[in-house]
Parts: sequence; structure tokens; C-alpha cells
Amino acid sequence: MNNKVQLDQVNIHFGKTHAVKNVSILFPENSVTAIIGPSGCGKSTLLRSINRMHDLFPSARVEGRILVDGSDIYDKGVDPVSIRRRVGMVFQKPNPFPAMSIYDNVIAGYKLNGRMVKSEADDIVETSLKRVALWEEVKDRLKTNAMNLSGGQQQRLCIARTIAVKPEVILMDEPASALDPISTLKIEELIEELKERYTIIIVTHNMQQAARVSDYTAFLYMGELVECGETKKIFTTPEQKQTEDYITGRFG
Ligand SMILES: Nc1ncnc2c1ncn2[C@@H]1O[C@H](COP(=O)(O)OP(=O)(O)OP(=O)(O)O)[C@@H](O)[C@H]1O
Repeated sequence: MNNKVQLDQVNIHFGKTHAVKNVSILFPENSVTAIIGPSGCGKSTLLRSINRMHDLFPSARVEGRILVDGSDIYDKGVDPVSIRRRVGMVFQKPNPFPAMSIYDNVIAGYKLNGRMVKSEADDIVETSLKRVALWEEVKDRLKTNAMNLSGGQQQRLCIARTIAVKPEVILMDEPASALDPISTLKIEELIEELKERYTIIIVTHNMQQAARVSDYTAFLYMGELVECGETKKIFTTPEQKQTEDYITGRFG
């Protein structure tokens, strides 16, 4: 299987805090990789380095190489905006644009590419909403405010907005932790479907969720990658004692 994303000896500092320590890891294409580990171990920090989000924080320093399709996304001359288009991000709390309709939310990122005709926009909105299984629920009220949707629907809308710009990789930072169990299940089913088209990297606190949705699991502890491998193996016969202690709930 092709490796879509590769981190090679990545270190991330915030001022004096060494948040990610010498992490090397591969993320295979069209698969879901879960990043697990106790609070503060560097999961979100690692995730955000993959679409250059740390560029927005002056105290952050990213060292090492982060490759997407073999090219370093931190190379001089690479536009971070173009990276964020290829590597989309879904956050913990659904964050639709509050003053916009459902329709405008889906198309918001895509519009930044320039002018387009209405039929093209209609197409993208319909395809994206169908892909997140939201179309049937909202097709008769596309022009109403997105904030009228439930939390779970808002999160699926945000995923639709992310896929509307045709990314290759989708980063998800605890995408279901603010949702009720039924909405969580829908997001998990959606992740399973999305991996056919995208490479997905998901941070989760929820061990059962990691076991359910991911093909591969990476366990981080205090900024270091302790172990990474097939989810089945990590959850049944991990190589490291620390991993076993964490997944069996002995700490964290
Ligand atoms: N913008 C920032 N500025 C300064 N320090 C930061 C920043 N973001 C993260 N850190 C620090 O980096 C370390 C790792 O944080 P990170 O949020 O990546 O952990 P996490 O594993 O995602 O935690 P949680 O599961 O609680 O969300 C922590 O010590 C945190 O305080």
C-alpha cells in the first residue's frame, strides 16, 4: 500500500515545551489511522503539523520532514494555503460559519478557488452533502441558517465543507467527542466510507472508537511515539508494555 503521508524525525516545540519528540511514522493511503495517548501527550500538536496549522502560532517550531506524496510540505516556496486545501481538518466542536446558510457553508472553502457557475456550485453542494449522508435531511432547507442543525448534523456539514474542496487527506481532531452516541455512530460510519477516497488521520480519546474505526493505531506518550501498527495487533498483542497498560486502562 502506498504511503500518503510520512513524518520523518519530527520535533515540535512551543517555546521551551518540547511537545513532539523525534516522531517518524507512515500513514498509508485510503486507510484510517488513529492517534491515541493520554491528555497532553502531543496528539493534536502532531496532527496539526500535517497541514501546517502551526504556521499560525509564532511560538511553534516544527523540525524534521513531513511528506505528502513524497514532497516536503515545509519546503521553501510551498504555499501553506495550498497544503490546507490538500490536507483538510475537522475539529472537535462543529464550527459551521454562523452567519451562513447550509448551502453557503458547504461551498465556502471551494469559493476561494475563484469564480464558478451556479450549476457547478449546486453539484458540489449536492455531492458533498450526499457523501456525508446529510443530503436527505437538509435538501429542502439548503438556504436556511446552518446553526439550526443539530450538533451531529453540524459536524457532518463541517465534514462536507472539508471534502467540498477535494482534499486528499482529512485530519480529524476528536470529531465526535462533543456529540451524542447516535451522532457519534453516524460519524464513525461516515469515516469508514470516506476512507475509500481519502486518507484519514484521527485523534481520539476513546479507545473503543479507535478500535472500531481505524486500520492502524499510533500510541503517543509524552511526545514520543511508543508504538504504531495494525489496530488489531495494537489492541490484542501490543509490543510495548506501556501500550498495553494504556489500552487496558491502567493509566491515562
Ligand atoms: N499553541 C500552543 N502553545 C503552547 N503550548 C502548546 C500549544 N499547543 C500545545 N501546547 C503544549 O504541547 C503539549 C501537547 O499538547 P497537545 O494539545 O498536542 O496534547 P494532546 O495529546 O492533544 O492533549 P489532549 O488529549 O488533552 O487534547 C502540551 O504540553 C501543551 O500544553
